[in-house]
Amino acid sequence: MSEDIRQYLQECAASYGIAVSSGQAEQFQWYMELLIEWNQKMNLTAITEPKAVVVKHFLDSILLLPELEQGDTLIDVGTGAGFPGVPLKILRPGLHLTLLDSLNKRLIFLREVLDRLGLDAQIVHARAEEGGRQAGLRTKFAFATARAVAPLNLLCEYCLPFLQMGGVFLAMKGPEPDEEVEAAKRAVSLLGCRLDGVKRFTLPGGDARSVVRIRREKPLAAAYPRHGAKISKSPL
Ligand SMILES: C[S@@+](CC[C@H](N)C(=O)[O-])C[C@H]1O[C@@H](n2cnc3c(N)ncnc32)[C@H](O)[C@@H]1O
Repeated sequence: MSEDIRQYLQECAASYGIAVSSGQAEQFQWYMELLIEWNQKMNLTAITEPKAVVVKHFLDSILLLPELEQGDTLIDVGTGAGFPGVPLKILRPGLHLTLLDSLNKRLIFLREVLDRLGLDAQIVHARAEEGGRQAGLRTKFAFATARAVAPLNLLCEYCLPFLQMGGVFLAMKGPEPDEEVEAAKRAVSLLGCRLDGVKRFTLPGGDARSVVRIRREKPLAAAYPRHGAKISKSPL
């Protein structure tokens, strides 16, 4: 077994006003063990030191928690090893969570994590821009999230098609999101949405983070999302 991170996690979360029960701390402990174990056979994360996993993966992910209610629908786009979707599901088990990634081997890892932690989520193996055209996913979600997937102007075309009317995209970004936000303004508008503010956080240890909120206020035009090559060659 790796280092016991349960108490450290509970203390870090408490300092941000987030309560983590002993059962939930146990789930995070299992998640970390699996992450470190599977990371030896596949590339899941460069962060493997237990306390760094707590801060840079778990705590970073759960800073979105105040946005979410039990029963909300959320799609985590480009979820990779499950961030931020799985930590949010641990603390809001009533979330209807969908985890989407284009890389199947990461989804096999996530299936194992969900089974071991006793959590239920839909797993979708697709590129985001393909998922955004599928009837069961297009404009079906109250929330979309993405961390470390693409620059915001491209990310908007990947993620905003999933939002229902009034739905919110929470884009997790670094300390200086302003340039990316500026460059994404046209995409936000063409995709029927509006910028709804930027929240800033500091993680224990001092790293700064931001969350860009974008909300759907108009229906999604049939033309979007375009094919992947077009999105990256000529961003909106
Ligand atoms: C750097 S990882 C970040 C993973 C996770 N969100 C995190 O913060 O740890 C980027 C992930 O996005 C996925 N990805 C990149 N572009 C994608 C796309 N167009 N559709 C679906 N997944 C994509 C990759 O397969 C990878 O798992």
